[in-house]
Amino acid sequence: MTTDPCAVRAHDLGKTYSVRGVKGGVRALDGLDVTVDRGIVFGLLGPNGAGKSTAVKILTTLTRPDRGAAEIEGVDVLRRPDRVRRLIGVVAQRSGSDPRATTRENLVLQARMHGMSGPAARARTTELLDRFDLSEVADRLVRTLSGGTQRRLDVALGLVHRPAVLFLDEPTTGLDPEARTAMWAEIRRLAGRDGLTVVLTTHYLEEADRLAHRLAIVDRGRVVAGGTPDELKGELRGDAVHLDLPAGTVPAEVRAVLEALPAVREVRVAGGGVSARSDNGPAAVPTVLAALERAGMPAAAVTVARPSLDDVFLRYTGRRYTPGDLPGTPGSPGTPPAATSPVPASGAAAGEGPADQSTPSASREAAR
Ligand SMILES: Nc1ncnc2c1ncn2[C@@H]1O[C@H](COP(=O)(O)OP(=O)(O)OP(=O)(O)O)[C@@H](O)[C@H]1O
Repeated sequence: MTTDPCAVRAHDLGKTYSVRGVKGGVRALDGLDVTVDRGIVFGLLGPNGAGKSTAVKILTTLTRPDRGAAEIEGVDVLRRPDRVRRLIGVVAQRSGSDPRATTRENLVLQARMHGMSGPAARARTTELLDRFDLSEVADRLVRTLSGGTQRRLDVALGLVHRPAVLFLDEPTTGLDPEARTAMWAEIRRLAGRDGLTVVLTTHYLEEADRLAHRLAIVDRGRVVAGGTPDELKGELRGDAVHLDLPAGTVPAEVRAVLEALPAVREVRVAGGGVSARSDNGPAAVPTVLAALERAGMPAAAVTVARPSLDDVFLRYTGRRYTPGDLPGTPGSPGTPPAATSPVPASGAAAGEGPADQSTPSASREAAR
């Protein structure tokens, strides 16, 4: 695509899954473009079904697009998947470690699967146990470890072969707040001290805001906005004013009242309430509330906030992040039948699994 390779480049990726009973299939990607510079944490942020996992599956050689092109460190993902696999580490949504093996056995086996000799595998294991603060649990079975410690091991497994780019798919889903904060610090260190490029997919607005140097907001298979979190939020002038409405109030009627007020602009119906922007949110609130009282539609609650990524999402998609967009929420729009599976349900070329797939317990002996 260009002569100056960056860490990751995807151009015009398109992919439609064939799904029985769905005419024309399910379009997962619709012209996705992404460029990731080296040595940063890059966030792919979007709700369930936005297409993040499909993009990552293509970039990590797990599946092929219908159209478009992709490169990792200048290497063509479609033509040279074997070379790409040596350049990348993948930490999938589901842990790739063997719960019935010890921490050390998992790491040694992973290193052996990457072709390291016994002594080299053991040396790399010692290095990673130390680097990820896993030495104390080196000889414990993985299934006895806490969720946060297991996740640290997953990251260590993804780094055994010293990749240039690490893909982390929803790395903190299911972790408690303390473990999540620790994982954030770890990810920052990877890109900072270790100079790795980290591509992170996340549903969490706060995670993307706090962790990613740059972001691509993905919706319906394409990038709708990109930049640093501050750039994206900076595009939104002023404060967000959000009104919760009592049952029975028609949001469209509230919107009409607000649209007549010079104190607010960009009025939208979203998330069961009505949102608007204002150059001075606190000053606009009394005017807004009084106008609604006069119209016989008092608000149930009002919130004024500095711009957040939630507002950025709203601006570019016309929707708020709702519970239906959060991980694990049943019935969220477009939730894929097998979206969390690290193994593609369709479209993957045979034998193209990534080099760091789960550790088969049958071959555990090799780790010893
Ligand atoms: N194997 C598959 N077969 C059929 N449809 C699929 C498959 N995988 C994903 N899809 C569909 O493709 C669209 C994009 O899904 P994808 O998993 O890439 O999104 P996502 O943003 O990663 O969401 P999530 O965070 O829930 O994994 C969704 O509509 C989903 O239903």
